[in-house]
Amino acid sequence: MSAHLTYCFYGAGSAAEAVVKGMLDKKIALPEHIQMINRSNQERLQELKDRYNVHASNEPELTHEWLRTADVIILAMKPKDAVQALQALRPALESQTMLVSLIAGLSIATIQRIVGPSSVVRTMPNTSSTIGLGATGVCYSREVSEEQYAIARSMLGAIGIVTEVDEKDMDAITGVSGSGPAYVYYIMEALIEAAVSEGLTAEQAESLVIQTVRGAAEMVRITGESPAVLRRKVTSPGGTTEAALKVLQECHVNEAMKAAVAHARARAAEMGEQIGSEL
Ligand SMILES: NC(=O)C1=CN([C@@H]2O[C@H](COP(=O)(O)OP(=O)(O)OC[C@H]3O[C@@H](n4cnc5c(N)ncnc54)[C@H](O)[C@@H]3O)[C@@H](O)[C@H]2O)C=CC1
Ligand SMILES: O=C(O)[C@@H]1CCC=N1
Repeated sequence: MSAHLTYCFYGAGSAAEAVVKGMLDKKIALPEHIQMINRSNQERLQELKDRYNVHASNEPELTHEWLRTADVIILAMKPKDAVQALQALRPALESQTMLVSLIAGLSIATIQRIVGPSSVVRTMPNTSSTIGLGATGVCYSREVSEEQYAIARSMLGAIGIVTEVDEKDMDAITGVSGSGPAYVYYIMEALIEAAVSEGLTAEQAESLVIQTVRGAAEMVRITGESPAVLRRKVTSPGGTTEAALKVLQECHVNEAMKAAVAHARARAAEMGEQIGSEL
């Protein structure tokens, strides 16, 4: 259904690459139907061409043409660059084009204040989209047609699971699953460090920790049991896990996680407000 469409990635960093890789792996688009634009880094453009066989450029005449003719434009620049990029996009934007924004904090209303009434899909994917295991939150502007909705669903569905939310919840999604992979990596780093300080080699520590995290996530998914139930099954009364969890509780890890997510959510809102205040 969407195989013939052209997707123009406006911004060619890690978020754009994660989505492109996921889409190509699932054959949602052919490489020749994917265009990637960045501001100035030629080396990066060449890397993307070599890696995925997609079109990639920052040459103004060509990229203007891409933005004018694409069926879907994916906004994938940093929030601080969004106003300038959207202002540059405005004259090229055709009424039937759908905008899919990956930008943290940026509201549909702010996008439309700059480019006018248009079909906008506001999403928050994460970098696990690279391997088709993304967790994406999404909401839609009222201009999005049924056909565009189906295109967005197929594109986002190709990179992982998709959760539709009210726009007011997008900043929370950003704090939970958008930034979430970094929290898991942070815990993995800490566990690897702990293993090494207990005398294991770095290689031993890494492979044990990777498999432990992978196995724990798969256990939740495959058994359908909650993390709390599975945690209790690991925790023999008076045993080692109990001793360790007591320390985590004393260190208020639970509260720290809540505060971390709340700060990420607040930062997303703040970045959105900053963009709005530039207008
Ligand atoms: N990195 C992540 O895990 C995730 C990032 N996001 C969002 O994706 C967006 C991009 O993030 P990253 O990929 O991490 O950033 P990045 O810094 O890796 O990439 C940004 C890209 O935008 C390009 N760019 C900036 N201004 C431009 C302009 N005027 N014209 C053309 N290209 C322009 C840059 O050249 C670069 O290719 C952010 O808004 C972020 O909130 C969303 C979900 C996950
Ligand atoms: O750190 C950030 O701002 C972006 C949004 C979610 C993940 N990375």
